[in-house]
Amino acid sequence: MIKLSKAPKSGLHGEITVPGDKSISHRALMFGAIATGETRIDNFLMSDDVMRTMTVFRELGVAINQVGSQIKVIGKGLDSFTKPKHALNMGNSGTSTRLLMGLLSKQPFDLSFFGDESLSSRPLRRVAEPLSLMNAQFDLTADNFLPGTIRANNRLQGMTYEMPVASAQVKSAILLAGIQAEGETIIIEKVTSRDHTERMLRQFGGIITTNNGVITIQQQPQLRGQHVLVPSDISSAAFFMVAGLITPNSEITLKKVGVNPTRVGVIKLLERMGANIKQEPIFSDGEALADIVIKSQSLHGINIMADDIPSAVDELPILALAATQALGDTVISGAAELRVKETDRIATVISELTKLGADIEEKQDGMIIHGGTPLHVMQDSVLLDSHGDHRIGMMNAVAALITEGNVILTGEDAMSVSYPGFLADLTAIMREKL
Ligand SMILES: O=C(O)C1=C[C@@H](OP(=O)(O)O)[C@@H](O)[C@H](O)C1
Ligand SMILES: C=C(OP(=O)(O)O)C(=O)O
Repeated sequence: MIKLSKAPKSGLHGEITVPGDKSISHRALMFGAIATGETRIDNFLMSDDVMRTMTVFRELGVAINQVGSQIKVIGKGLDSFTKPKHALNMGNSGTSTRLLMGLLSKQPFDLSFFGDESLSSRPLRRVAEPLSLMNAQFDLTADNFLPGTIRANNRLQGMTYEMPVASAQVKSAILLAGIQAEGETIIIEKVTSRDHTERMLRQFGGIITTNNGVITIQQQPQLRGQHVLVPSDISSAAFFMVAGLITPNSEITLKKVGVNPTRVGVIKLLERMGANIKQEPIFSDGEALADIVIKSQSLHGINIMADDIPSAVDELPILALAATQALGDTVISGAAELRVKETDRIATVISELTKLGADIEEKQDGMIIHGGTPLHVMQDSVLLDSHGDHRIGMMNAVAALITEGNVILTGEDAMSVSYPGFLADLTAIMREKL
């Protein structure tokens, strides 16, 4: 439990370099492990979720070392993994689970895997079904949940698959199986989800074409180890963007943030709400990077629709908090995916923010946030619970900055899933300006 006080009247000030991108750190380990030779990864995210992926590869016999601030992976190719001694523990990480179900679907041994309570209630049919069409075999619970086994298999077959749900995890699982499959694998996406897998496959020497939502790959030549610079995670930076916007008298600079076009939904939505967000591009020969400067500003409500969701899916809790401070209503629709994240994020956002007097109506596929509500504590103090969900924990902490009264956070350890050190960074920008 931790007590957080309201931000000082002089606002939030400072420069923050948030940790490395979670999606890219997972993928850098995966490509490093299946390539041959050395992969060096800079600005790697050392968070609980990414450590799950790292531990899986160590259990599979891949050498992964930390040298200074750099991670070195010595890959020997997809055919050189050794049978792990233990069942694979995926912890809380949906990305590890779903991507590895594709990547490890053609190994000569069974692989058992399990997760924590939250992960064991998140749907896997969305990956098990398409991968089974490619001849992958899984034993999962009757409802397609963890725990389960990826069955030994020596043949995958390419296929054409139209994505029924916008999900980079599903797309990536199919791509990571497709690079090992006979024939062509074609994926058709209606709305583009984050494309880090496609970009990294290309960087490691793979061949992939993308054209108007149609992605085509074949069995790949041997991939080669690379140097990967992981950008700072825009999903983590989003908490400071909103903190800076809604806390009066603030100015925050966020350094070297990843601004891949499939991830910048949070910036676009905040701009639609009236925010003026300065982006200063930084040269990079990998993923796009920019410094982002945020000053406090007034916002207005907007309609957020299904097409807006994939590029901002993890940022919707913190955007909901921004919407409580905007003038007018914000309507979020087509966001039913929020119900199958680490928690049901429609339910947990509403349960926590309404404790502070926010006025939010629940919809099956989103919420209606009636804005312009000053947040306050109704009795002596209020307990905000992360429900074990890192993004809800960080949203709670940012809400405390603009709340009159005593706010106590519980379940704050969940933040280390994506952002160890979040509270220290937040506290650093709260120091009174001299
Ligand atoms: O591919 C990825 O790295 C991710 C994809 C998204 O999930 P979905 O694919 O379920 O939308 C996102 O919510 C998750 O945090 C990371
Ligand atoms: C949904 C998330 O991650 P994952 O699916 O990897 O658990 C997230 O980081 O918000």
